[in-house]
Amino acid sequence: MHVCGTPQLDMTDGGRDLVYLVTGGCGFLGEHVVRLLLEQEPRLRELRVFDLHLGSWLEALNSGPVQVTPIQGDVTRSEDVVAAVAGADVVLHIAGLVDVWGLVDPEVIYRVNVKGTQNVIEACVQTGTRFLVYTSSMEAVGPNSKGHPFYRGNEDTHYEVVHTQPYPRSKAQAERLVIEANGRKVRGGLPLVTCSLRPTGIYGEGHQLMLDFYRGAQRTGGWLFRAIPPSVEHGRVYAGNVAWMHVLAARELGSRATTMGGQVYFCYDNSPYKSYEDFNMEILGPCGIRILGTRPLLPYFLLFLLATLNAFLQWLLRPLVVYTPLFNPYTLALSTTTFTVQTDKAQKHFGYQPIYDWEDCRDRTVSWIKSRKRCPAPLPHGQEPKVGDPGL
Ligand SMILES: NC(=O)C1=CN([C@@H]2O[C@H](COP(=O)(O)OP(=O)(O)OC[C@H]3O[C@@H](n4cnc5c(N)ncnc54)[C@H](O)[C@@H]3O)[C@@H](O)[C@H]2O)C=CC1
Ligand SMILES: C[C@@H](CO)CCC[C@@H](C)[C@H]1CC[C@H]2[C@@H]3[C@H](O)CC4=CC(=O)CC[C@]4(C)[C@H]3CC[C@]12C
Repeated sequence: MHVCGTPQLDMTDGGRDLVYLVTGGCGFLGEHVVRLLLEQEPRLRELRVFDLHLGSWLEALNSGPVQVTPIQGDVTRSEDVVAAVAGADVVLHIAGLVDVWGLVDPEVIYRVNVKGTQNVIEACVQTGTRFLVYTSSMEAVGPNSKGHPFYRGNEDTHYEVVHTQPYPRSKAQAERLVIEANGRKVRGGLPLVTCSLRPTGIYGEGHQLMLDFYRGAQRTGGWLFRAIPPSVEHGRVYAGNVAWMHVLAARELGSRATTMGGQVYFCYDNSPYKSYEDFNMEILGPCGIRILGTRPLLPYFLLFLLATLNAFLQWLLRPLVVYTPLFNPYTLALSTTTFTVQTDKAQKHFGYQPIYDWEDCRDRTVSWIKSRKRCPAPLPHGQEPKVGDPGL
């Protein structure tokens, strides 16, 4: 049940029908944004869904009043991006490579996440599109490579950002490009207005990793084995609320340009503060999974040795096979370093309130997990099924 009704629309532009472009619209978060825009943005005339891999589920979306235009393209190719952006009023740039498992070459992560974002910015300037919402990440901030906790911090919390890994570094670089582009003159002489949204760990329908945890536990008799201290808080946010923050930010960016332009906003909702594993159990418990141990079953140094061994094996096997275990030194550090946010900046700046309450977020995710039919062995971590099977 939505917590609030359909919010008041800003009609300052005389209700002109709008063209939106969503890059990465066929991904986990992207699909939530696409579906929510069709449900919650009545000024839409055309919704362009740009992605390297188009999902077949898009075809069913053209039955309503909005023209849904699938565009197969690559954000690293500027010509693809310019063609997709031209004529759009708003761009939601969600496309990105999410890899902390060493699946993708660091150069490719940089090309997609940083150069791809630069291409989107330049396309806005070149074609005259004035409003850009970027999907950044908590990772743009931390946890830093020194393992400093970020305990219920906000956008103004001083925190030493130190990145050694390709993915978080790329998100920080891309976010900086977006923020610095705010105010640039676009074709026609008006200023570009940008903002950056920073989700913490997103969960919800279509979250492949949560499904992998579920299937992995099924293979061990319905048990997960605790590895993370329960005291380590890890920020989580429901995909539907992250999508709503994107929809609202895109809607308000025009009438609140002075307030929102060049700003960053953490994505948040009422999902409980828990360790990564205990939060997952809020979802997997109702699916029949149990966790063994009230404390980690192995001492941290053994986990670190295992993670280091995995990293060594990945390096050794790389010429022959792509070995991407869940546990590596970085994911171990990530999951055992507190990183949670407590903020209301998005609420103060553009009236954001979560539209799904915690029970709804949990129940929707549980229903989705239960609805997934068994599937052969999971994909290497970081690889998503691209069959066009809708995640939702
Ligand atoms: N999953 C999470 O917990 C979080 C994700 N994010 C950010 O949210 C965004 C979406 O992430 P997810 O939905 O989880 O990932 P995803 O992998 O499910 O979706 C990313 C989409 O971008 C597309 N894409 C990748 N490279 C492309 C390229 N070169 N050209 C065009 N499209 C391309 C993919 O095909 C995919 O559909 C990313 O920018 C990610 O950094 C931020 C915080 C947390
Ligand atoms: C101890 C393991 C078995 O229970 C659990 C291992 C969990 C890890 C795979 C995850 C812990 C933290 C996650 C990351 C975090 O939510 C921040 C992220 C932000 C993003 O922008 C993309 C995803 C991610 C890097 C996320 C990935 C999975 C974890 C490392």
